[in-house]
Amino acid sequence: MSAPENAGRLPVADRAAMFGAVKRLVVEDRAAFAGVVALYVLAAGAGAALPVMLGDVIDGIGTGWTASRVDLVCGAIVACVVVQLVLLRTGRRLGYRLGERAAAKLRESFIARVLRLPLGTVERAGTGDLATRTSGDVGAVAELLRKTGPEMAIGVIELVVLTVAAFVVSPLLGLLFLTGAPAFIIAARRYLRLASPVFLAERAAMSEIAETLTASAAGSQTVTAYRMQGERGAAGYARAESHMGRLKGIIRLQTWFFPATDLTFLTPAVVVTVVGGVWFLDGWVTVGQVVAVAMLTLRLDGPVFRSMMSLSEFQMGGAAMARVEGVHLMPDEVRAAVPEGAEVRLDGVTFGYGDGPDVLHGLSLHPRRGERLVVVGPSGAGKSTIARLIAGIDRPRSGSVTLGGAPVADVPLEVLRRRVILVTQEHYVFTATLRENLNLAAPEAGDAALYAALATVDARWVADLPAGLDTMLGEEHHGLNLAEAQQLALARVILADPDVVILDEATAGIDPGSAGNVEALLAAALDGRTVIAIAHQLQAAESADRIAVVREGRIAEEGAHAELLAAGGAYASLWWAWKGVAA
Ligand SMILES: Nc1ncnc2c1ncn2[C@@H]1O[C@H](COP(=O)(O)OP(=O)(O)OP(=O)(O)O)[C@@H](O)[C@H]1O
Repeated sequence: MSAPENAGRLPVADRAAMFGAVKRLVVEDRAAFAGVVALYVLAAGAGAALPVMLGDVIDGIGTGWTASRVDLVCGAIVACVVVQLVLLRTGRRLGYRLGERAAAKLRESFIARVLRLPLGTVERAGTGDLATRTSGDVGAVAELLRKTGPEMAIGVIELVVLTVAAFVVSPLLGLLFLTGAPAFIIAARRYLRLASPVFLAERAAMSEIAETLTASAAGSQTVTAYRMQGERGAAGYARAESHMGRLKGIIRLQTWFFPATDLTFLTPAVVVTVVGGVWFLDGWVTVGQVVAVAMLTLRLDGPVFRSMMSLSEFQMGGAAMARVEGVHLMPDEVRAAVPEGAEVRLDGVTFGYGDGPDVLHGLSLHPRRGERLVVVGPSGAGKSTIARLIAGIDRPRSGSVTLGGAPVADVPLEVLRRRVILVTQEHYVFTATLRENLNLAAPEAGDAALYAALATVDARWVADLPAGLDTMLGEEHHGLNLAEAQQLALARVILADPDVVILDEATAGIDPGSAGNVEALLAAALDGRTVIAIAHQLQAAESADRIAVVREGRIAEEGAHAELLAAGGAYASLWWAWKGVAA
């Protein structure tokens, strides 16, 4: 594994790791792999047999073959052409399937690994990097395995079989056959060096076009409102021009380069004909052998061209695969702590993001089992940071955050995700039915339980769905607005039935009138659970069992609403300020 350059960055697999991954894929599907390679070899063999048999016919006629024998061999030549076509077609089809299967396995293990990564790790690595790996790189690897890889394999196998055939016909002429090899190697290396940056630039220009168009489309109302159509159009046009420039670069490169690769097979063709002719006159080789090997050299153009065309894509696919495989090199966090009970405690917690300054300073908070604790405080005070620490996303710099006596950041994710749930304002609605979206939290829950959970969060819109729980949700189907998506997320919490629920502005998208109702219903449904609610809207605080006021990373005050109001401290000023705003 290559050492990560920046701590926290997702690693990139090196050659050994890539080789290991490919080997694993091959071994898992070894019968199909062997079958496909055998088909490619047989197809290449049938192709090479044609010139070899033609050489035999020429020599045979000289040595007195009968007409029927010549006819027989000519018939075999025609049969070889047909057999080669059939074998190659079948091989390509099976190779495509094999590649697709391998790509699917790679994709699945990639997704499984990514889902096991703790959120903090993903954030440190950069979600952009992960997004690129998940979309672009996984797609490029699939293309590599299903198309580029098999095409390269066909090309390389043909080159080897043609070379072997030349040596079988005549070892001496076989040596002349190899005179094209240096030109091929030089050409391939040079093409790789020049082509990759040109292709990469073309891809980058293509994604710039996509970005510009998507941004213009997504912000179409703003574009129209500010009369920016001309500007956005010009931006799109400039991107398209830049892309066209890149495409021209590719065409220029190939126009110069591909004719030059003709040397790869023209050189041995000329050498075999001329030198082979002299050797024939000297009696070292027969005319049939010279014709056969000269024809074999001419057959090189197909595989040379094919491998050359696939080379840069092959290289880029390899780079993508190194990034996809890289996630498996991420060391698994050892999380083996076992919580005993469900009590949450923060004791003397100091925490800061990355290398940044502390944002929590020796903070202690002890939510009681089954209590509804509301955390309030000015923006930037550290409320969401407390939520992240309790959810085990981040680890304190000093002090401890524990669940049932075990440090939460050491509790295995599968245990922690069942027992502590953090609901934020970001809700993801999966493209799936409403039932599937809910069953994510409780696979066993039946329709009655699902409807009850939806009723608890006051999701009345469910009654209007065209197919009830079977309605497909998602952008292309039945889209949910922010409030509905939040209610769906809260219904999932009820179904998941955790010990501790942290609501970080979880009802912020629901209109203030209904939010209070949803919170009351939710509080009733979560009775007996520890609920830690982070709130901007102080109305949620009024009914809380206890309120903790956070200020500059410390607990400034704790107590019940009436008690804190009477004290006239930080909470009282927040409350009256909020009342003033809300009034
Ligand atoms: N990912 C991050 N990287 C660096 N600093 C961060 C990050 N998230 C929060 N901070 C900083 O940590 C401090 C506490 O932020 P936090 O989000 O916990 O406050 P908050 O009380 O929840 O604020 P708000 O009510 O605005 O959400 C702030 O100074 C903030 O700038």
